[in-house]
Amino acid sequence: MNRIGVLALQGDVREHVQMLRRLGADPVPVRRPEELDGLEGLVLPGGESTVIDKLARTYGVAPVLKQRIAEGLPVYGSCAGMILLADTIADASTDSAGNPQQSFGGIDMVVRRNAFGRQVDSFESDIDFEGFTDPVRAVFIRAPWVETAGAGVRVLARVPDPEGQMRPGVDSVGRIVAVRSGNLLATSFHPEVNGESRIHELFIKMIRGDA
Ligand SMILES: NC(=O)CC[C@H](N)C(=O)O
Repeated sequence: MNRIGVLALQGDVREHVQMLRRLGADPVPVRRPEELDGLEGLVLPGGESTVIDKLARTYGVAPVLKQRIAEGLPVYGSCAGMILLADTIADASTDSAGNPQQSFGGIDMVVRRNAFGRQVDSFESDIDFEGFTDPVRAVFIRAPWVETAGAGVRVLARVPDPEGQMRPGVDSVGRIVAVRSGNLLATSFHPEVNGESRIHELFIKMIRGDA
């Protein structure tokens, strides 16, 4: 059984725990830096990236996690988790003291928070996902998108641009909503909320070195 942490500072921790358990892994909630010891992988849940960032720094998890990511720990982030894995956050929010939110980083990409705008705040869509035969039913909740991805980042899924404003040659096939970079996997959407198990399965395969 793979021992996989779920960062349990804020967000939809329970849904990820249930999904991992259903797939035969051994999920453990992580709140403190020492709880990162002995993990084979870690999930960063959906939620509010500003809050998770703040709590991770307050609890001292952030620096240790950054180090583990650099050492190659497999990490999967959904939605807020994707934001936390981005090297750069576009439109990063600032706290009352004017300090911008931070990410753990690891994936060479720029992620824009709440990118789909007010009209399409939350939506579901059937999307093609690299390597899967059938489309994924993807649930987006105030979701980010990947604005730019570095050369080493594999794009796994896109959705049509909601505004239809596509830059020729750049977004002609839509906005990036799933990526993989080495041992790091990120989706703008939440497979944990609608029983879409293939993303977590892929993550477990990555941990086992089978994908
Ligand atoms: N569903 C989510 O995880 C939303 C992410 C949230 N908009 C953020 O910026 O963190």
